[in-house]
Amino acid sequence: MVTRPGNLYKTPPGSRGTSPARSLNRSTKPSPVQSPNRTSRSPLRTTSKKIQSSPDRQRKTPEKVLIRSRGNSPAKSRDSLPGSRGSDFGSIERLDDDNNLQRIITSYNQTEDNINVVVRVRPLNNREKKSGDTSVIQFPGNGQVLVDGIPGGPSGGQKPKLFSYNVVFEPAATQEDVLQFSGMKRLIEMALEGFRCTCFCYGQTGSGKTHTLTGPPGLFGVRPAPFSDKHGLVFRSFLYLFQLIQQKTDVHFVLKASYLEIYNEKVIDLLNPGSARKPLAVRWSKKARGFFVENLFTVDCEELDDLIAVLEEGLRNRAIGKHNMNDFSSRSHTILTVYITSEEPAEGGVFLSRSGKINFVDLAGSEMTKKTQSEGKTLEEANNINKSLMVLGYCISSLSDSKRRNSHIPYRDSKLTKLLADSLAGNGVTLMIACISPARSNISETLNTLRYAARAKKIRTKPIVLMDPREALILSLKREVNVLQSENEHLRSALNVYSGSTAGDLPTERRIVVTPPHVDLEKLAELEGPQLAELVRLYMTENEALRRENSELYSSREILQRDHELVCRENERLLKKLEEVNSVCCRSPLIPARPAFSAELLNSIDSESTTNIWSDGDKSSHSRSPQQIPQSIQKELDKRQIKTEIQTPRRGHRRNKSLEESSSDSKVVRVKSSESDGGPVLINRSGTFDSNSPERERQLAGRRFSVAKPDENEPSMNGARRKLEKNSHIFGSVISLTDEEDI
Ligand SMILES: Nc1ncnc2c1ncn2[C@@H]1O[C@H](COP(=O)(O)OP(=O)(O)OP(=O)(O)O)[C@@H](O)[C@H]1O
Repeated sequence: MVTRPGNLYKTPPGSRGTSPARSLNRSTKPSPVQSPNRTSRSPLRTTSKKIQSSPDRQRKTPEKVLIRSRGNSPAKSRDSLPGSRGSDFGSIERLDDDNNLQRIITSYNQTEDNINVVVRVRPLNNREKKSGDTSVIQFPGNGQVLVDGIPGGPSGGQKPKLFSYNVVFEPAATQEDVLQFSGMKRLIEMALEGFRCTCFCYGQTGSGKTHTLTGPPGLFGVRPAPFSDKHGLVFRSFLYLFQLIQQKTDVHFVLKASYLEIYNEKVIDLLNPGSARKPLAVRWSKKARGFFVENLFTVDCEELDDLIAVLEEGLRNRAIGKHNMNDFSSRSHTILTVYITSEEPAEGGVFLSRSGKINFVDLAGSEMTKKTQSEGKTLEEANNINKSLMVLGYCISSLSDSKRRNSHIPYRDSKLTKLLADSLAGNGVTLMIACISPARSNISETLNTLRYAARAKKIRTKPIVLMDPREALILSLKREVNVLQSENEHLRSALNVYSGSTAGDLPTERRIVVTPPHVDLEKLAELEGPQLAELVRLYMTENEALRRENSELYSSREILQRDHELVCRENERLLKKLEEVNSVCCRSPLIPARPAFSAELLNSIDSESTTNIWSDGDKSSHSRSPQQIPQSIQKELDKRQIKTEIQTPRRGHRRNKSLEESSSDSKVVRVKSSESDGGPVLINRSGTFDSNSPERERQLAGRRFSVAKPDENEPSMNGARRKLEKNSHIFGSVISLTDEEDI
C-alpha cells in the first residue's frame, strides 16, 4: 500500500466552500456504518495541489451549443436532452473553431427498464490517417449509426447496416459531453438514492474505452493536470457526485471506494496489489445473493481528493501493455467501485439508510491477435481477455433473448461475468458505452461491437433500492401501524363509536395491549439478536391487533349499513301500503302526495329555524281537528306501529346523500303515529318531507319530540330498528316523535 501525504484535489466547482468532508459529517448522528478507524484519511492521497474548479474551467473560448429536439426545432432546455433516462429524440450541434456548425450528439428516446446503451465513435487516429484509412461510419441522426461498405452486398457489392441506440456521440463530442448526455449523471443520482449502478465501456482494442472513462494515457502522470479538459467520465462523475452530496444537506453520506482488475482470470486489488500481486477469491454471498471479492481493500473517502487518489492509484497499478494497435493497451478488465451509504431522516423519527454504489468498468478490448501481432505474454493476455469477453457476450445475448432470459445464464464461466452479474440482470441500473473506431480497417470489430450493444439494449433490469433489511422491516411495520391507526381512527370517528376516541373508551378486547417502545435506529445495530427479535415481535403484535380491530370495525359498519338499508326498505314498503290504504279512504290529508321538501328551502334555513318549523309553526293548526280515518284502518296501522325515519333537515343537506354519508353524520328522527293525529307523518329517507300540504305542516307544528323507547313487541321491521337503536351510538341519537311524550 502506498502512503503519501497531502491533498491533491479539492472540492468541485460551484461548491459553497465547504469541504465535502464536512458535508459528510454534517449530521450529528454518527453513521452506523462508519468504521471505527474512520478518522484517518485515505492513505492514497498524494500531492499537495488541489482542484479549485472544474477541469473545463480553463477553457478559453466559450462553447456555443445548439440543442435540437425532434423535427429540428430547438429543444427547450439542456436538461431535456439525452442526459437523463426517459428523454426524447434530440441532437446537439456546436460551432467549431471555424464557426461551422458541427453535430456532436444525436439521441433516441430511452426506456426506463432497459440497459441504457450509448455509442461513442472516436476520430480516426494518426496511424489510421497515415495508412490512408477512411471512415465507414455515418450518422443519420436520432441515435442511429450507419455502417457503410460492408462486404457481402448484392452482386458482390457492399451493403449498409443501420443500428439504433439511446445516444450516439460523434467524433467531435468532448469528454464533458459524455458526462452531460450519456445518462451518467442520472446514474450518479440514482446511486445516491441507493441503487446499484454500473457504467461499463465495451469495444475493440484501441477504440477509446480507457480514454472515455479515465482520459488519455499520462493524464495522471508525474505532473497531475487537475484542470485538463481531457479528464474522463470517472473524474467528472466524482466531481458531480460531490456536488450532489453538498446539495443534500439533510442527508448523511459515507463513501468508500475499491479498485480491482481481472488479469488473466485473476482478481488483483489495485489499491493493495502487494509485491506478488496475490489474487483474491471471488465468492458467492448467500446473504447478499451475489458474488463478491474476498478481502478487497476499501478506502474511506471523506473528500473528493480521496476518491481521485483512488483513481490515480488504480491507474498506476493496472496492467498496461503495448501492441500493434495501441501503445497503452489495457491488459485487464478493471472495476472501480464507489460505495455510497446514506442516512436520511424519514417520518416518525426514523432514519432511512441506503446503500448504493457505482461501478466504473473498463473492459479490456477484444483483439484479433493477428492484427495486434500479440505474442508471448501479450498473447496469453489477449486469449484471456477474448475468452472472458466471449462469456460476457453469451450472457448478454441470453439476457436479451426473452425466451432464454429465465434459463441458465453462464455468469460463473468467468470472473468478469460473476462480478458483473448483478449489473447485467439484477436490480441495478446500467449504462453501456460502446466505443468504436470509424476506420474501414476495423469494420468487422466495429460491427461486432455494435451488435453486442444492440443486444445489450434489449436487456431489462429491475432496479431496487438497497436498505438494511432490519431497518426496512421495522420501517415498513411502523408505516403499516401508522396507516392502520389512522384508518381505525377514521372509522371510529365516522361511526362515532367511541366518544373522544381515546384508548380508555375502547372495549377491553379491542384495546391494543402492546405498544412497542420507541426505536432509536441509531442503536439498532447495537441490539442483540434476541432484543431485535423481541422488538420485531412487539411491532408484529401491535400490527396484528390493529388489523383485527380494523376488520372488526369494518364488519360492524357493514352490519349497521345493512340494518339501515333494511329499515329504509321496510319504511318504503309501509309507505306504499299506507298510500293504498289512504286511497281507500279518499284522500286523507295525512297521506301527502310525493313532491319533496325542496332542497332550496332546506338551504335557506338554518338548523334553528328548521327546528322552528316543527315547534313554532302555525299554532292555529292546533285548533283544527284532524280528519279521522276509519277505525279499522287505524287499528291496522296501530298494530303495525308504523314508524319511519327522518333525518333532521340540516342547512345545505343534500338530497340523495349516500347511505354511508348519512349513516355517519346525520341524526335519525322517528315519527310515531298515534290516535290523536290519526296517522304517521312520513318523511323519506333522503331527508325530504313527503308532503306539500300546508295543512299537514300545521299539524306537525303542534308536535313535540321525545326519545323513543325500544318496543320489544314490534314486528320484524322493528327488529332491525332495535338493532339500530342498540347501535344508536353509531348513528347518533334516535329520536321518536309522539304527542304524549316530552323530551
Ligand atoms: N474520442 C477520442 N478522442 C481523441 N482520442 C481518442 C479518443 N478515443 C480514443 N482516443 C485515443 O486513442 C488511443 C487508444 O484509446 P484507448 O487506450 O482509450 O483505447 P482502449 O479501447 O481502451 O484500448 P484497449 O482495449 O487496448 O485498452 C488513445 O491514445 C486515446 O487517447
